[in-house]
Amino acid sequence: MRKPIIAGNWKMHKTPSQTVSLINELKPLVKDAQVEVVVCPPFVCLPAAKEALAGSNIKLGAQNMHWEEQGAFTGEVAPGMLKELGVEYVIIGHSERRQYFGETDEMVNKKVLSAVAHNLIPIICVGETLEQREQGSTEQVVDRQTRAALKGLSPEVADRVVIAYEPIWAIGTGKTASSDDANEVIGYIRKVVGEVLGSQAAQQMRILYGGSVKPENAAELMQMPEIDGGLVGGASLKAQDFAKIVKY
Ligand SMILES: O=C[C@H](O)COP(=O)(O)O
Repeated sequence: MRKPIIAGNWKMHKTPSQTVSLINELKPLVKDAQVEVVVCPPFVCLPAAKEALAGSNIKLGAQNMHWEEQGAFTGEVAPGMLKELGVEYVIIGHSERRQYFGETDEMVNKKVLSAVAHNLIPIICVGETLEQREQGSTEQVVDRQTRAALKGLSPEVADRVVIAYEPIWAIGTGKTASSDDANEVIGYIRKVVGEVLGSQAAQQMRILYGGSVKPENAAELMQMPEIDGGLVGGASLKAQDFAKIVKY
C-alpha cells in the first residue's frame, strides 16, 4: 500500500517569521492526518520551520539542492546542509527550475542520485507544456523526463523516491487536469518506472499530481487509483485550504 503524500511547495513566499505563523496555524488543523504531510518553505526559512514543527506530524522539505557535497558554487545549497536542518524531502526539477534556471534532465538526474545517497526523499517533477499537450506529445515528454531522472537508481530505493506529475499549463493557472487525464498520465509514468526499475518498484513508488490542486478538486483527484497525493502550490499558503486538501 502506498501512503499518500500531500506536500506544500511554498515557492518564493513567506519570510522566516511568516513561516512560523503559518506552521503554527497549520499544526492543529492537520494533526490527525491520514496522509504524510510535508511543507517546503524557502531555504532561509528552514531553521525556523524545523523549530516550529517540533513534535508535530508535519515533515520538512526543501525546494531544490545542488548535487555536490560542497564546493565553489556560489548561491547553491548542498544536501548535507539540508540534512543538518532536519529536511527529509527535496523537490527536484520543478518546471520553474527547468524553465527559469536552465535545469536539464541531466542535472535533475544528478540531483536525484545525490538526494537518495544523502537519505533525502526526492520529489521529482515532470510534466508537459500546453504546446506539447496540444501536439499530442505529453507521453513522450514525461517518458523522457522520467527515464532521465531515474537513470542509475537501484529498484530498492523506489519507496524513497517520489514523482510529481505537474502539467505546466495547470500550474498557478486555476486550470486543473481532469482526474481521468491526470490518472492516465500518472499510469503511463508508472509504466515507464516499471520499464526502468521493474514492476515491484513501480508499484512502490508514489506518484503525485500537481497543478491548481484546491480544496474543491482534491477529493476527486486523490481518489483516482494511480494518484498517490498532491504537490500543492498556491493553496498551501493558506492553512485552512491546505488542511482541507490534507483531509480530502
Ligand atoms: O509545486 C507546485 C505546483 O507548481 C503547483 O502549483 P499550484 O498549486 O499553485 O498550481
